[in-house]
Amino acid sequence: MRYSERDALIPEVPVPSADPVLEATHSRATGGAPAAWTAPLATGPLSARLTLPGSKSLTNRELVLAALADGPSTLRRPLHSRDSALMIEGLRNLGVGIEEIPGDGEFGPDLRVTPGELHGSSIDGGLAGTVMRFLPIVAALALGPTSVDGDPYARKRPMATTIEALRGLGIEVSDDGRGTMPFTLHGTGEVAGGELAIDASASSQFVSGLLLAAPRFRNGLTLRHTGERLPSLPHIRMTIECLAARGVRVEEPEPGVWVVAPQPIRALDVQIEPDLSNAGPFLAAALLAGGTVTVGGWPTETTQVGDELLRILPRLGATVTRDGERVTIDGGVGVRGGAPVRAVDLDLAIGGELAPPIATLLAFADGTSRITGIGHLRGHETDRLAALATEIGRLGGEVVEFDDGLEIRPRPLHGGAWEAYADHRMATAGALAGLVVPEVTVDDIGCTAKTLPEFPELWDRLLDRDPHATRWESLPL
Ligand SMILES: O=C(O)C1=C[C@@H](OP(=O)(O)O)[C@@H](O)[C@H](O)C1
Ligand SMILES: C=C(OP(=O)(O)O)C(=O)O
Repeated sequence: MRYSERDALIPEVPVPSADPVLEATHSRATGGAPAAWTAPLATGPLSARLTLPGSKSLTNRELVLAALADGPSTLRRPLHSRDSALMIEGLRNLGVGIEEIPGDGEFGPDLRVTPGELHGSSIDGGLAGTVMRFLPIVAALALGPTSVDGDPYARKRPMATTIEALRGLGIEVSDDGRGTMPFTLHGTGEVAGGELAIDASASSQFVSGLLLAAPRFRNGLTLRHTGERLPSLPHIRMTIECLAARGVRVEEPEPGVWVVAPQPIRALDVQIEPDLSNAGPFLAAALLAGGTVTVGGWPTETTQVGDELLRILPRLGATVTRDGERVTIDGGVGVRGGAPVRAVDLDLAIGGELAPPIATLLAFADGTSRITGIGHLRGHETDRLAALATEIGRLGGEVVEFDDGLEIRPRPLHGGAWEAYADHRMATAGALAGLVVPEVTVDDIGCTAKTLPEFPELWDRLLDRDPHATRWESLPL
């Protein structure tokens, strides 16, 4: 692993390669008993500089597009995590060549992807929405049956729209009619495409999965979303931009309709941006513990919804400054220094994946807050509305669930066991609470390997205090 001069003071963390990550995290995700992790308490204001590994959403889109492209592609500074490892494994099973090549990233090698003739196989979706919703559409282009399954909880995540979309495209699917994994699709080696109507109100990933493969359908695709709401619009924009970078234009004649003509997907040498959604708990930490957190490599233009943190966190009381690709969040003196987080009403429909750290922050606010537009989080890695209400409640907080959101009523919090439900964002939310509440233990910090295997090391790095920062007494909350 290399560090640039800028980061020379930051200690090294071990870099896992893709396959060991898959192996190391599989037992945890499938029932192995992980040891509880005691969240480190901040003993004073933070003064941290960090860089973060590649974006899950960009890495897994670029892997799929590279697999369907007209020649070999290179992914530079990709994410190496369980979700990307599952995507790689699934694509390899279908006949795609993927090899690690040396790169200049801090967090692991680059990837060279060589398209191959696609054949039916098996897909392990793990708990990864992108794998579960993107790869079956790729497998529809393959010849032969492909079985699709995942972790125990992933069998509860909504898949009916993918299954019905496959049928709508003329692909036979064997399933048990519950609209979830497992199922088997029977690829015939080509997809005719044409017109298709789907209800993507449970996840934007249904739209993205279809658009990514649509240029390879014989007649392209005219896709219409028929549901009342469509979450995570920036993720659909990301899909459209990734396609555009490979020469594929997606027409949008009206909201909720996308038209893709049949055409080649160009091979590309692409650099993956750092994962800005994974920056969430690190940036939020500045508001709780006080002090500053600087994240390097923040893109000046991006489709990642994590960029919204730079507009959301100031509403909660943070100051944001930018210096080129460095973003600094100043949280002032933090909650124990007497400056609580400001209560807000937030519609997070565009970026539900940001909700866990924000809801946790708001448990320390100066009044009641509401987060709305996030009903679809019940179909995420776990029912995140229930999980946040339960776990914040377990520490003495009060969170009321309603259909599409949460009302967070701050109360004095105490230590306790925080359950992650195998959900990386629940695990990091527990770490965040434990930054200022003594003795919070997270049952399964290892599940952060889903998108950020380095989380525990990076969290320690966050707490590596600047020796010149003023030490202050910790006050009871
Ligand atoms: O396409 C993607 O990469 C994602 C889309 C979103 O899914 P939903 O629309 O299901 O929320 C997001 O929450 C998820 O983390 C990643
Ligand atoms: C919802 C998420 O993931 P997935 O890609 O598995 O849907 C997430 O990372 O917050």
